[in-house]
Order: sequence, then C-alpha cells, then structure tokens
Amino acid sequence: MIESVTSRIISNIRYGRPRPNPIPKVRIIKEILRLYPPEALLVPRESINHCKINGYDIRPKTRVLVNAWTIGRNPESWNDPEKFSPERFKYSSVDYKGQHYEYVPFGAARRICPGIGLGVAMVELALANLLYCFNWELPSEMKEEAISMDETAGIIVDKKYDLRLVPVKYVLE
Ligand code: HEM
Repeated sequence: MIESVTSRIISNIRYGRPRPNPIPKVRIIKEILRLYPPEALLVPRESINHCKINGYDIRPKTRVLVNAWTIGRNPESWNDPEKFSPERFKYSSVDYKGQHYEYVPFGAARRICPGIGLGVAMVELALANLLYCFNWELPSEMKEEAISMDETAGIIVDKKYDLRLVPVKYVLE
C-alpha cells in the first residue's frame, strides 16, 4: 500500500497531473496492434488438463491456437471494433503487457513476447521519422478509397497489397 502511494507520488512529480493515459503516439500504435496484430495466431499451446470452454470439451494434449486478431475485434470487448479509433485508449487502462485478455498483440502468460519494449520502441521510432521527415501523398492516379487494408491469412499477417505512397520531403521554412 505504502509502496503504491509512493510510486504514484513519484510518477505525479515526474509527469505532472492530470495526465491522459497513454500519450497520443502510443495510443496510435496500440490501436494499430489491436486491429492488425502481426502475429495473428499466438504461439501454439497444448492443453494439460481436460477443460470445457463455451461448451466445447478440450481434451488433454490438444493443440490450442489463440487468435489475437479476432480477440482484438470482439464486439463484446470493444465498442465499434472495426473502427480505427486510438482515442479508445485515452482513459482506458487496457494495455499489451499480458494482463488484459481482450487485447493480446504480444500474447500473454509464460510465452508472452519478451521483446515488447524493443518492438514498441522500433515501431515508434520508424513511424515518428516517417512522419517527421516527409509529407505523404497518394500517387496522382489513385483515390483514397482504393487503399486496401486487406491482409494475408496465416500465423504472421502482412498487408496483402503494398501501400504505394509518394514521400514529399518536409522542409521547415
Ligand atoms: C511489434 C513487434 C512485435 C510483436 C507484435 C511481437 C509479437 C509476439 C507474439 C504475439 C508472440 C507470441 C506470444 C504468445 O504466444 O503468448 C511473440 C513471441 C516472441 N517474440 Fe515477439 N513481437 C514483437 C517484437 C519482438 C522483438 C523485437 C523480439 C526480440 C528482440 C521478439 C522476440 C520474441 C520471442 C523470442 C518470442 C517467443 C517467446 C516464447 O515462445 O517463449 N519479439 N512475439
């Protein structure tokens, strides 16, 4: 108890208050990972004991695949799940560290991704540089509606069609 009060005070001194959670760029990355988790099917598991889930009998030694893609779009957990809306994380404590089973882009439990910190930092760095250094435009013949968000099917998910954009160097006047 004392420890948690102390750490709250320290974090208030560090970051000021009130502070929405988390900062906007992280919300965008969280929302991308909710809708498009690169590893759509987590590392396969094998059940040890017999159990029943949603009326289905899962016998011992059954290979279980957890679908992170579907979990992130479950309407029972998410309002308007197909909508890209980073704001949904503004006042929500749901994060990807494996404690919230409605959101598992890095998995959960013993096999959770050990590279979360590095992975998020790399995405943030790449995205920040792309947005800081360039304005991005569509090729002249292309309409916005033509951008396809279709994905390939499989354990690792990729864009089905490449995103073609024209970088225009951004120069501060
Ligand atoms: C945005 C980037 C990344 C995403 C979305 C991601 C996602 C995942 C997921 C979903 C799993 C399976 C977890 C489970 O089944 O519970 C996993 C496992 C793993 N990831 Fe990542 N990962 C990322 C970056 C990284 C990086 C940068 C590293 C290493 C530097 C890394 C190393 C690993 C390893 C070693 C495992 C296997 C863990 C095990 O099976 O015990 N990942 N990752």
